[in-house]
Amino acid sequence: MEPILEVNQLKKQFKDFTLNDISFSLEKGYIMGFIGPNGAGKSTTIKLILNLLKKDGGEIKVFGLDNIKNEIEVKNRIGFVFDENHYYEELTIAEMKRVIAPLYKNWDDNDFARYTGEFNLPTKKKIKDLSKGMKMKFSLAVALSHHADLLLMDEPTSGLDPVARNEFLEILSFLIQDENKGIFFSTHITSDLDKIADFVTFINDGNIVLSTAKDDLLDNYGLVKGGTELLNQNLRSKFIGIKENQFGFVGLIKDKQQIKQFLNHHVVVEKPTLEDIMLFYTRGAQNV
Ligand SMILES: Nc1ncnc2c1ncn2[C@@H]1O[C@H](COP(=O)(O)OP(=O)(O)OP(=O)(O)O)[C@@H](O)[C@H]1O
Repeated sequence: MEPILEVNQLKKQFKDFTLNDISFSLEKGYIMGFIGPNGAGKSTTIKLILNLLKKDGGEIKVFGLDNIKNEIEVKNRIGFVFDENHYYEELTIAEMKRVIAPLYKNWDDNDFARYTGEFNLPTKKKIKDLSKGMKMKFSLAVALSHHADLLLMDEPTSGLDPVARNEFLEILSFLIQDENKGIFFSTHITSDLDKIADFVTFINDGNIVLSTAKDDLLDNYGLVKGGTELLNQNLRSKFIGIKENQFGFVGLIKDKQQIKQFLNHHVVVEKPTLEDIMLFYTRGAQNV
């Protein structure tokens, strides 16, 4: 399948932070969640894809096109949704639409009317009077009305209550039924990914820790529980992270079959959640 987004050896250096030659790719028809703790480099990566920041190295291709050499075409086909509001607060939805529409080659007024209807958006209300959930849906309606092939979203669910978040995620799952589109969104809420992501890319401190199919991740990794007397140096070295207390240990391992081979009857191996995986990786060898 053709990648809709390819990031290769991307580098950005700030005074106190380096985005360290990161690489990942997303194919058409899938949703990729971009997850990592605060300050990991998620927004920086998204800004680089949109050419809002100047990269220091590497390559970004969107729809097979270089994101800088083909910036206009690429941006016409990307719909972006940010957690902050980038609209004029004093305008109504309908007025703001009239400002935005001419900026896009493929703008479709009928689609905009359809999406604002489906999302129950009050088109006569000023942007400043919309709830956060409504603002997100408005951003999404704009992205969809110019027939974006790639939706790029920076923490779209962060300020939403559970009901609005669920509704937003359901809209995304519905949209991805169009197999020519791709969705890439950052979040630090792992339950968003549990619900809808096909792929997970995990960034920590400017480095990609993993980028893989969510189901492979959950099937292969294991949360191992056992007595601390088992924890010799050899066993410790196999874990991504270990948490110990007076009752025993819990450790995250990348390949659960490996541990089953030689400790099968002495430990319990459970399926980790994405949150477990993120926590163990973030805290590394320290107690989690
Ligand atoms: N323009 C800038 N100049 C200097 N440092 C910056 C700039 N933008 C971001 N940074 C730094 O880069 C690091 C990564 O920031 P970034 O916003 O990409 O993280 P994030 O993963 O999106 O975090 P969050 O989940 O908190 O939004 C942080 O240490 C931040 O302070």
